[in-house]
Amino acid sequence: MAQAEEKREENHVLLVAFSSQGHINPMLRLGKRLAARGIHVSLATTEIVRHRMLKSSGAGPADHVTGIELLFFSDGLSLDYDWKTNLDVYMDILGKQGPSNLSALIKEHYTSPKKLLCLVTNPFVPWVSDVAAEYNIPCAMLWIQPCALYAIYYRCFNKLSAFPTLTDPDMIVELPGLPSMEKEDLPSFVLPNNPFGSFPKLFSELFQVMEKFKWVLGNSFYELEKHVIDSMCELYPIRPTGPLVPPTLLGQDQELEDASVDMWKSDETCIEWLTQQPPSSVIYVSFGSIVVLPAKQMEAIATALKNVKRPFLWVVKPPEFPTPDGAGQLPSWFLEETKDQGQVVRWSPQTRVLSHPAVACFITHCGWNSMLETICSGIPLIAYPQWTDQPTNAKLIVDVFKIGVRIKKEGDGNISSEVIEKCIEEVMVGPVAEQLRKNAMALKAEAQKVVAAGGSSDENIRLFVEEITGDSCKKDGSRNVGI
Ligand SMILES: O=c1ccn([C@@H]2O[C@H](COP(=O)(O)OP(=O)(O)O)[C@@H](O)[C@H]2O)c(=O)[nH]1
Ligand SMILES: O=C(O[C@@H]1O[C@H](CO)[C@@H](O)[C@H](O)[C@H]1O)c1ccc(O)c(O)c1
Repeated sequence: MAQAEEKREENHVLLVAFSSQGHINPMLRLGKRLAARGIHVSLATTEIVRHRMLKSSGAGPADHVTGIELLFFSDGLSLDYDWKTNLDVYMDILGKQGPSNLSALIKEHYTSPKKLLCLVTNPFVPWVSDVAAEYNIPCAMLWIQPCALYAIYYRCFNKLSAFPTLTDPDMIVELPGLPSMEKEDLPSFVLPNNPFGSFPKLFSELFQVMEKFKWVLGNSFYELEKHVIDSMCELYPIRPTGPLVPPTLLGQDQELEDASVDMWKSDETCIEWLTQQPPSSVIYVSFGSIVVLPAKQMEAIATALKNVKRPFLWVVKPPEFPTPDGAGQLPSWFLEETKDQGQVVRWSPQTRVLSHPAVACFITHCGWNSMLETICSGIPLIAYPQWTDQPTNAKLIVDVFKIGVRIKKEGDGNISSEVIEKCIEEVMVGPVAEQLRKNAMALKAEAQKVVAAGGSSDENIRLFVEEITGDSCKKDGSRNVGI
């Protein structure tokens, strides 16, 4: 047997991730923390990731990320398939083709699949637990959104609490461990008017068979979400092991190497530009890798940035599937009229940007990775959530973590530049800004503590490793540090 194969047999965990950067990177970082405790780790995802990584780096085949082996399987569709327009079809085909393709990959790469300690999956590919069962391997899930979302979906899809319906769309939702939530605060997938049917179906199936997952790990930390984490103890516990962000943001760069993939090439010139700006002066704006804002909303943000006359760095990622209505594009006047005020890039080295001393605040769509990176950088946020977990993440920012403000939409669903300008001023100057910054710095310090030796997340990883390697006498998945 070749040496690489021998290694795969011994103390090996296979992570399986959905193809989005925001899903793969927390998995890889969990992988690094497992590897630091002597586990051999590989990550399997779909072919589109290999393709995007190659495009972004222009380099040869991507088969390893700092010691973690990458393996790829087909989602059953061609690489140029427009998944964004056909999201439901995409999720359906992935759910049908993924299991047999992943199973074949496991057979091909592991001479004795049964010897794998565990498969770790994430919520968009829940069928991985069936592949694990086929080989009689235990399965864990890494929940990659806040624990609050885990609790909301669990209660919603097991019908344990009342949620809005077509006849009562405006009801207030009351759940243990969380503040009262209006429909604007709920994840879009639990609302009766949600247009993406595949996600409620996927989550409904997933949350009714949670026993397929022997462990649920979370990309969060106990001290950040203790009430809602405690509230799940009696139902199906979640063990927070995060924040799974680059070690540089946690003061751990000396002891831990980062593992992450870049699907888009970042424009490093913005770091040079940031260095020329005064401390805590720059407004950073980004809506992540998927959201494409309608032209009207791009116009409102552009107008607000120009009017506040403060330096800005705006990530405007060209839409993967452009539309003729100007969605996701800058208004034609913007670059010329703001050329001495700010920078626009197609993709930024975001974690370096957020931790740069020149950055004062972040206007964000509230993707959970962006939020954790901001928490670990200790700066306040301006929330402009769009879909999925983002509305709830915005609620957490404002009412639970108290590190930001939210841009409120008008009655017609649009935003006005005046409201954005007000939010910017609120987080930049005055007593509210001061309090938000203090709270943000306190959470940053807390985040560093939980991942350090003996911190709550570090301990949860230690317990998990003990349990998958059989070094523990108690294997019921219920132990959770902080509870
Ligand atoms: O210009 C950018 C914008 C985003 N990101 C990274 O992309 C991820 C976005 O994940 P998130 O969950 O915030 O949102 P998504 O893109 O999945 O909606 C985060 O890790 C960001 O640091 C980046 O590197 N450069
Ligand atoms: O990546 C997708 O969604 C993003 O995932 C983050 C972690 O779960 C989340 O916090 C963020 O708000 C989301 O935008 C994603 C969603 C749907 C889909 O079809 C994808 O291909 C990716």
